[in-house]
Amino acid sequence: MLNSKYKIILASNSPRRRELLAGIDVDFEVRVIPDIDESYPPSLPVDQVAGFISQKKADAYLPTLHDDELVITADTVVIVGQEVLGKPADEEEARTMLHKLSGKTHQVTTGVCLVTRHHRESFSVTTDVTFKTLSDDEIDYYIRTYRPFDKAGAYGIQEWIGYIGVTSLHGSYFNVMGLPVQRIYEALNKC
Ligand SMILES: Cc1cn([C@H]2C[C@H](O)[C@@H](COP(=O)(O)OP(=O)(O)OP(=O)(O)O)O2)c(=O)[nH]c1=O
Repeated sequence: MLNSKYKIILASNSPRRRELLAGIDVDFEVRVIPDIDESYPPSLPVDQVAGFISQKKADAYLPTLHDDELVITADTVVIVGQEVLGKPADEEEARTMLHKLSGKTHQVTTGVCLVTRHHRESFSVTTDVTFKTLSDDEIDYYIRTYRPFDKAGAYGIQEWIGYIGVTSLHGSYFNVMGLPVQRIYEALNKC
């Protein structure tokens, strides 16, 4: 359906991002993303963090890019108040993160970077997600069963905790899962 003059490359190790991009019926190839330093300046506004990291991921690819290639990178963070939550290091941190999200509305921002040798487009998309008050038992059960250490904010909306815990959502659901595919479709159509 989508015909780009570029060979599209998704630079991501995430199987979820692969599935999400496949959902817009575009031909693409997946390349592994090298380990990059995901740190960011402490003074950076919280809503710019995901965009900043997605650009770092894209920068890692630039030197190897051919003229006919377009690379897509992304980064997802959870923002609660003024705090940015990435992936939890262990059970303890996952528990702390889920307690912070319990009974509140938070933001999930995914930064996306589309890069060719001659052009760069980047944008961030934010979704508001509200959780009911989660009990200690629910939090412990979720962490024990689903091991959410590869997920920003220690949860996957597409997993049990999203089913039983999310009371409302404003914006793109797919953005929470890791890729704002509607916006990416629009951007690729213009390339
Ligand atoms: C909040 C939330 C995050 N996530 C995932 C999306 C991202 O894959 C992950 C955040 O980590 P990221 O660092 O954005 O990405 P990644 O390391 O998984 O993949 P990449 O190789 O592209 O850098 O959390 C969900 O799957 N569901 C959710 O509800």
